[in-house]
Amino acid sequence: MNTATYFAYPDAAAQAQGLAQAVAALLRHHINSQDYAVLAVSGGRSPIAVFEALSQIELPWHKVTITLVDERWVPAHHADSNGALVRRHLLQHHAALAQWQPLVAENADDLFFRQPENVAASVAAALADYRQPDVVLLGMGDDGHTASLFPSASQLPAALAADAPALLHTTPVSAPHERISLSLGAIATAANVLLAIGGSSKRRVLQQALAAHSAALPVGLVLNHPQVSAHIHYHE
Ligand SMILES: O=C(O)[C@H](O)[C@@H](O)[C@H](O)[C@H](O)COP(=O)(O)O
Repeated sequence: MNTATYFAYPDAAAQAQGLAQAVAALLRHHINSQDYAVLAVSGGRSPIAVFEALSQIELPWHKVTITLVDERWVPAHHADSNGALVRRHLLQHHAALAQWQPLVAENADDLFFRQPENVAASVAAALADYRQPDVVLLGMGDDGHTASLFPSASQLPAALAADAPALLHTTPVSAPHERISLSLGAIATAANVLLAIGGSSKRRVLQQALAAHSAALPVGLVLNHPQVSAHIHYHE
């Protein structure tokens, strides 16, 4: 059963401010209770304003580890690298003191990414460094994917399985690049799951996904997961 709480904003700028304050409050809560906090963020286009707002909030950032919900399997300097997005927009200002944990080694050269069999080595290395996130900030695609849990990806059943590893390789059908993604179970284990979406077409997809309970719209499986009480931050 879906137990999400909804937060509505008039526009993307208000959503960014609201989300940044919400994430900061959760990080503070985890730092107060366990002396550290692990934040996993999504890539894509929509989180940029949130990252910039969050980076300017005062927190004991040195007690925060920032990692990714998912990463495109590309070199660190690639325009589509989620890590590059985080470095540019989030690991700035106050948040520059956070510890950054990429999912793909930043010193791997372009040649490494030309050999598809190396994706397994990247996943193994990311798993070796894995820390369970306390706060997960998700986005959603128009096809109902979240993280890199893409409908029709051949690895999707494995990523949804109860015994899935925390991180695994996925191959989107509807988007470029091989990916490394948190599994459904790893997302559901986080104490806090936040989803940011904007616009009426994404809202329709979200409603369908919540009703569908189907791997055709994976975001619905996250939001309907019995361990998840998501906070959905929506702007018009
Ligand atoms: O790396 C990725 O592609 C993501 O983490 C992905 O799950 C993203 O959150 C959605 O595709 C929404 O992306 P937009 O914010 O660009 O709409």
